Amino acid sequence: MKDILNEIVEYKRIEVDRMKALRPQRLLYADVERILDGEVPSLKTALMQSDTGIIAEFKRRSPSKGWIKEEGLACDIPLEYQRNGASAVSILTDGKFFGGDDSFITEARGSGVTLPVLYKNFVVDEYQLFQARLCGASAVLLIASVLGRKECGSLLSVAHELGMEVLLELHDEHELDYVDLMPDVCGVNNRNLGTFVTDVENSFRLASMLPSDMCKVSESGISSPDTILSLRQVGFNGFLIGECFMKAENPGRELGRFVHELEKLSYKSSERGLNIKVCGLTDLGNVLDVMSLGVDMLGFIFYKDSPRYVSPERMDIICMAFDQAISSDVKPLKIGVFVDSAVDEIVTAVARFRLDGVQLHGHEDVGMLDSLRSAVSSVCGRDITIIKALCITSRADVKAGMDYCDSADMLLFDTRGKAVGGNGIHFDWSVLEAYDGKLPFILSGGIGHDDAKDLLRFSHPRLAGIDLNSRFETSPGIKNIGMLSRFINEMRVLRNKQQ
Ligand SMILES: O=C(O)c1ccccc1NCC(=O)[C@H](O)[C@H](O)COP(=O)(O)O
Repeated sequence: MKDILNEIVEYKRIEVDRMKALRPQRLLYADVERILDGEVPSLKTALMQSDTGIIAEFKRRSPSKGWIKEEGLACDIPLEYQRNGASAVSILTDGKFFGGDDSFITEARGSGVTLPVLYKNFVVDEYQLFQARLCGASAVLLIASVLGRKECGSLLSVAHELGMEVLLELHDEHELDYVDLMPDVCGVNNRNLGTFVTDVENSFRLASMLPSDMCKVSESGISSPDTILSLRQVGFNGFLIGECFMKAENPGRELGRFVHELEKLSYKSSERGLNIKVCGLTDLGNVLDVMSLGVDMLGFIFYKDSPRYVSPERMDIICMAFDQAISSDVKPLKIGVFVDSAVDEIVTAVARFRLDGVQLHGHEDVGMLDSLRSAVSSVCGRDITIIKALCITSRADVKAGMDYCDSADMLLFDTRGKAVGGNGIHFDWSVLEAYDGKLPFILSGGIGHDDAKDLLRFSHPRLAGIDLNSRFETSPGIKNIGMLSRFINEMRVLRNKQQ
């Protein structure tokens, strides 16, 4: 079989010569010079700072798969990627083999894409770097196996002079000396470009051979959030995913679903440490202050009999400020708390307040949870995190949590008290030994500022987080920021000592 990469590169050189004949390099450069003052967003910064690290790719066809989405529009899909949680976008611009064009980047920018855009092509000549800069790319791909080391170094310098970053793609250990050229980002391609066979093991194999402080991207063949969690553990910051999204009917929506799964898994694996949920918020300023503490979940109570009830009008105001205030490194999930509410009512709230999850604090059964999940999916076109709260006095109450294993994403164990929730008293945490279900749980019920040491002594394989409410309040629904901040810091200090 003829090596497809060689065929592409041979053709690419001819194509570039043809383009140079049509538009000489000096004329192209004159156009580039006019825009050089404008900056493009950094791919490296986006990957190092973002939550997902996903570089979602716009790829209409490939030599191995043929057309994947011939009708896919560059003014539509990249923007949908941006809206659904991508950290950056990669756009295939090669025409003959991948059905792309430079104009796709221009169109994506025109549609409102402000994320970093990677110019994905087979760059063999600096002429292509000028083209990349002209159409609005932030970074270009350089593939070690098709460039001599010196040639690669000089293309890298030109890219930098043009204000673009370089993602240097490696495939095996023989190319490791290219890393000394100091690319901004180093990619490990899991796809053998000669045969097109993908194997993510390639990233795991090369991870430890790359400098630990290098921004690293695993490219191709990633199709599950589990793989991302494992790749993160060996030091990868970015994950380039194309086919898995492009083959879906709606690539943006598929990315949204993938990101949601990834967030849920991150909680399950406690990758972020012990997650903190602050529940019963009602006031806009107070919400913003709590967010600044870097907590993981914010709970809003939609149960009218609670002293922490938040009205829809108040919630609209909170949501508006929440969306504007949000920066990628502080992104708590918005959780709505409901007590025996009708499915329709909950779905309306999920859509109106763009809730990431719901906590069901009444007598909701498995059937109700299933109907809720499918109603949210058909109305909002996405999944939500469902937390089933259970009131605990005995081991038997804990065992009841097993019933929800296939319907909920998480459990919350709260104290059974006079009120439905927010009683401010502990239950005996030792009864949780009886819980051997697969769902992660949040420990709740009367947790206060003096509980830090006990909490860190308490361990359970499924403990994913803690819930803070009435014992951190100045009045019902208003949290004491100083008290919360001291407690969260104490937990972090104690935890670091423990590790
Ligand atoms: O807090 C409430 O007023 C409340 C009312 C009705 C249903 C749930 C409610 N709270 C939800 C929670 O998850 C609380 O944080 C949980 O009950 C623990 O509260 P606390 O005992 O005050 O720590």
